[in-house]
Amino acid sequence: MRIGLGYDVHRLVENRKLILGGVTIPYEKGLLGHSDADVLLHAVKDALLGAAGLGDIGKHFPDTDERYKGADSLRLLGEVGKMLLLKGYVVNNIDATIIAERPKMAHYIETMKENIATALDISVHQVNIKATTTEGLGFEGRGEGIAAQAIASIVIK
Ligand SMILES: Nc1ccn([C@@H]2O[C@H](COP(=O)(O)O)[C@@H](O)[C@H]2O)c(=O)n1
Ligand SMILES: C[C@@]1(CO)OP(=O)(O)OP(=O)(O)OC[C@H]1O
Repeated sequence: MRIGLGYDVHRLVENRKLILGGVTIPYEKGLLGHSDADVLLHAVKDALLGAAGLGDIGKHFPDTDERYKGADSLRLLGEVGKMLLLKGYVVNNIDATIIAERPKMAHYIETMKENIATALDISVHQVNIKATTTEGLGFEGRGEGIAAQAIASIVIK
């Protein structure tokens, strides 16, 4: 079994959609990025790429490449899943944490899990997503941005 870690942060700004785990969440601000800025999926992809020894998302989907402007992070997650399969790996499990003061994520967690499982062609039982605040502390606590952490384990097919 191999294990990988992922971590990402995006800034919250006005006039952007808030997309997390492929779910568009009603909120007064959204995350800024070259892609759709889905910070949760970025952390998940980095965890998977890390576990497989395949580098990180910036290596495979550079933010200088126009092809990834506004890119759908769920589609890119599917591509990462295919990269792992090509190397002979299958996903064992994924666990992730969204770090955000607001909005409340609880209502959207199940759909996020389903989206990730579908993109990777795995069972929803292999995916766990959590959310936490930082009790008002730091950039997440001030609502300046959202962070996500992920860990993934993979096994040889
Ligand atoms: N953006 C968030 C943050 C937290 N939750 C849920 O609330 C629980 C308590 O959060 P604390 O930071 O006070 O520990 C947490 O376990 C989550 O279930 C949430 O839905 N959205
Ligand atoms: C997937 C990419 C593609 O531009 O998304 P960004 O929105 O630029 O997000 P970031 O986490 O800064 O870097 C990863 C990029 O490769």
